[in-house]
Amino acid sequence: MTGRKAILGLALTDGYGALAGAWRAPHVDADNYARIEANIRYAQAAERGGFTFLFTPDFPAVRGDVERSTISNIMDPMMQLAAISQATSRIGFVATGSTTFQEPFNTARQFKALDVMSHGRAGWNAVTTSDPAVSANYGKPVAERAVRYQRAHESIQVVQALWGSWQEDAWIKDQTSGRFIDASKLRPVNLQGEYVASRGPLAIPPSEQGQPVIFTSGGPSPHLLQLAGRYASGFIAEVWTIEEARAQRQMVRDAAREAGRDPDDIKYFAGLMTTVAPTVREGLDRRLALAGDVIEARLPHLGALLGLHIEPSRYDEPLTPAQLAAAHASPLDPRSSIALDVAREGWSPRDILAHGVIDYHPTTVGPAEVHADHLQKWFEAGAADGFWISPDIYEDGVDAFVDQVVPLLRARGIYPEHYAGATLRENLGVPRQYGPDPRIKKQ
Ligand SMILES: Cc1cc2nc3c(=O)[nH]c(=O)nc-3n(C[C@H](O)[C@H](O)[C@H](O)COP(=O)(O)O)c2cc1C
Repeated sequence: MTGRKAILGLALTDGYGALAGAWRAPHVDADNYARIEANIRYAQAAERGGFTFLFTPDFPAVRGDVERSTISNIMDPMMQLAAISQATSRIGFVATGSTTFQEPFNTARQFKALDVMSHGRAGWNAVTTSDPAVSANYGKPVAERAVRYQRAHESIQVVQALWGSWQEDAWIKDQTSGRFIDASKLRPVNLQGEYVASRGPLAIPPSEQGQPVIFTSGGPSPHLLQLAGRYASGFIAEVWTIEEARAQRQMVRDAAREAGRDPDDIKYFAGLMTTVAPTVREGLDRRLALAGDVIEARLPHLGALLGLHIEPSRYDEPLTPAQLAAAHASPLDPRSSIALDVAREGWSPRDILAHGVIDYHPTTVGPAEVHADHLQKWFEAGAADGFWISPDIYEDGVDAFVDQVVPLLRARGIYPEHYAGATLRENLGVPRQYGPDPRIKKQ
């Protein structure tokens, strides 16, 4: 492991944080969803901590319980990241964009413009969009997977061709001779697929990193693995255990190798939700204070996860020795073994859930060591190249992570002291690319 360093990304969502009730925390401005100033503050804090990128998941729809919870993603990734780019200088921007609902020409144009205006810090999380609410907003049903992935392959190929269609030495801008561009070096791409097409060229010059970095995210379906293997330099995952992550990371690396690429050219990111607090108890209380109905609603499900019936009157008592002896983890749900481990530490059902055992990602709660231990263990086990962090409450959660956890990671030698370079590619440790990757055969 000598020399290998973990890469960190920060999920940027609704301006509040990963806890459903973060927006109600007394120290949080409830206006933050619509206040770019808040996200700029969090981005600057993450940059202070050497984070390589901000990741904006995106489900452009009103979904879930917005009556009591929040919209849960950023108003508009490209617009907000463009603003954040002007208030930061090193951190990168991985914005989600749909291969299903966006025309590749728009995607190519917006992402490359962000890349140029941020001096080489943009990335595209290319997703195929399977959410019915999002599809409805574009006036279409969710297409079947094979169709979505065919369009995704075509879209990425068109986007990459457009990115490379302005040749790197095309821009002469010689004020004396009066030649602005060598027009012969702006080449049409003339691509016609089954679902998308574009003539090109794109009227945007190269950025300091050539072109944006492609990411993708999701569960490892064969379709997604093939897409990731061919085009992605980053893979954003949802995984619960080290074993699961190691296996998935291996699949992603194998997919890159099969596509003719170097497996080290694709970085695998596991998720982590964090509550940094002086003690575990204080962290659990912080979470419980804002959990609203979420924990109450999940308590019956916890019994199912542990194979137990838990009386509601005992939600605040540790499990009895008889219950602990009878409890067992389901092989079908990796979260159940995590719940069992926490139960064995002697926590009550309510506190077990406050540990985040039924959340979307593993959760760490407590002092800096708890978080650093988790990250180190996963990293050194080869379960990830890096992590995307979702703090419970951005307002103080990003600073707490940066000021308390990052120094520990550095002291343990698993996190860089400084940014390796000025571009997203340099900080990810992935090679420069301009236009399509010549190693990949067209489909
Ligand atoms: C960690 C993670 C993040 C994701 N982020 C997004 C997102 O921001 N927007 C989106 O539309 N889908 C997102 N997805 C969904 C996937 O891209 C994909 O659509 C979903 O896993 C369904 O897979 P399929 O299309 O292969 O059936 C995400 C999935 C995971 C696991």
